[in-house]
Amino acid sequence: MTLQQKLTQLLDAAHLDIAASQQQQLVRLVELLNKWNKAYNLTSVRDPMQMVSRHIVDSLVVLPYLSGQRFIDVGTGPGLPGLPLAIAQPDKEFVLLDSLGKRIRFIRQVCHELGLKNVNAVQSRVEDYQPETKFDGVISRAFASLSDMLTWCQHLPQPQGHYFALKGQYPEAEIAALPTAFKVEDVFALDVPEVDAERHLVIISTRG
Ligand SMILES: C[S@@+](CC[C@H](N)C(=O)[O-])C[C@H]1O[C@@H](n2cnc3c(N)ncnc32)[C@H](O)[C@@H]1O
Repeated sequence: MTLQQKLTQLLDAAHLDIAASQQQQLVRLVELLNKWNKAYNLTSVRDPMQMVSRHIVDSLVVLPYLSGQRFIDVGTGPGLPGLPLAIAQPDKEFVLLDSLGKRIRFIRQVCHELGLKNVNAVQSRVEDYQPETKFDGVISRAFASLSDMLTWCQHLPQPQGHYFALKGQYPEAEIAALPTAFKVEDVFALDVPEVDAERHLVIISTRG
């Protein structure tokens, strides 16, 4: 089975409708991740077929829940989930932020090779990053506890904006420990084909 066939199969199973041209870009992203991973150690997932399920489709399953036009993916690492989301939503803007230069260099190379115009890769600690325009959504995957994410990122969303945190097991203790200034809007259990581990999306807003 080719990477393209695998991707199409898993997107169908996840009920995600992604155009053929964008699927080609997602396959190219996997190829680049696999190539750069050998020198840069970007991910512990070494098998490109597993990258399709554990990185690409795992990133895309949040698509139906995202609201807004302008997003930041904090602690994006090698662009996850930000790059798959930006490929799937070329009309939306994404800032992909990480403190590590080699990860940001990889993202810039991917943007160059795929011609992505809606991504800005920023090397910074999130606490130090001062954007000119605030965001509709602050996204993270495998980044920090919910409390730490909210504390470090509270200068980033616009007043009606949301935080979208991709977590593993239902994060009951993290939700219970949230500062009172924040409100959990929704928690969705996500089904990622061929990924056995539990996946949850926690959507949080700031109390007005
Ligand atoms: C476990 S990795 C997750 C990467 C990616 N989101 C994923 O799902 O594969 C966490 C990332 O957060 C970055 N990071 C940790 N603390 C940070 C901070 N304060 N500001 C910016 N990036 C940070 C690290 O450099 C690392 O790339």
